Amino acid sequence: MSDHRTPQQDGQGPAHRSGFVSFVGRPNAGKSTLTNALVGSKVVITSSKPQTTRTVVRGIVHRDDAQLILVDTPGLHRPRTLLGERLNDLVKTTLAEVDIVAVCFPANEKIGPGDRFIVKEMSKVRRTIKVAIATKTDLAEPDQIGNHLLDIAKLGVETGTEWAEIVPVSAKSGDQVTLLEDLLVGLLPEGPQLYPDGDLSDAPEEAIVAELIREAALEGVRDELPHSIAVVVEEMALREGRDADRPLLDIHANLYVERDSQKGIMIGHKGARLREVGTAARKQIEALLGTPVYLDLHIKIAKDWQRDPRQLRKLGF
Ligand SMILES: Nc1nc2c(ncn2[C@@H]2O[C@H](COP(=O)(O)OP(=O)(O)OP(=O)(O)O)[C@@H](O)[C@H]2O)c(=O)[nH]1
Repeated sequence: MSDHRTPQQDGQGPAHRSGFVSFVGRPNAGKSTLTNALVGSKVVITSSKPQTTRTVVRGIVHRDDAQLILVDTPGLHRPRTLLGERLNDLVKTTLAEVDIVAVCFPANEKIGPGDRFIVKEMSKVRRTIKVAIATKTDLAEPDQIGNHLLDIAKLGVETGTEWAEIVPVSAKSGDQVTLLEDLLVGLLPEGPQLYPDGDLSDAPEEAIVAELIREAALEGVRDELPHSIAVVVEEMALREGRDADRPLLDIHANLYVERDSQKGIMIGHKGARLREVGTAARKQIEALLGTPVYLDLHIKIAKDWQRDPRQLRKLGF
């Protein structure tokens, strides 16, 4: 681009804004669902199990006047395993690099020690603008929401955090999502478009596909399995020799669990569960990529992978 002047400098209206926003909050606070609601396409894994977001995936909101790049960080939490420590490092690095950190506080739950911990950690990152979001307002009564907003304001005072905005939203019903978008855009610095039109996420397609498979695998597993599942897409390519109007995408993926017993649960009786997971994942991938998919999914055991640095590297952490 040879002309770097913004529209405002041309005297034609408000300047273009662009920048990065990171949603933080305790596990299950609704960060991924909100990212999806803002971006309008399914690029971020969501699940009713806590702590399922392991990779930083960005969603991008394109507007004529702004580009809002959403960085979805893993749940900030006190480290327990090696994996936890890496997540926290990732979170802190991310927070210092973004323009806005938005903390999500579910309106249907009281503010607790977990939220306090997060806000305290966040207050150490001085430069970044802080926004508070009361999420899941569809699950709370108006009175409860009012008190929740007061508690958020109080937490700000206690921790020396200045909230640029405190916004109640429901990503499920869509209530106030557009308002939130406008407020976030208003807080961004002036800047040019950073990504091409139409980009939804800069996560490689393999990473998104791996997350969709992991999401399908987590569905219906009621115990502690979520922390023990990792998915690696080994190969993804269009099948050769097909007509251009009848493409088929071959995907070979491995789903790693930590123990034999977990492998059994994943496979299910006569392989029934694995087939269900494969079908569900395939439908999601087809919907996202718009191409018929052949998904070849294998379960493997990577013993205690969460505690082993070499395995963690291999699995992409
Ligand atoms: N009713 C309702 N449920 C919501 C809303 N937002 C999220 N949820 C649900 O809350 C659960 C957690 O949502 P996520 O978006 O995965 O939460 P997260 O903060 O990204 O979770 P982690 O990845 O564990 O940190 C899911 O079951 C969502 O469907 C909302 O606005 N209303």
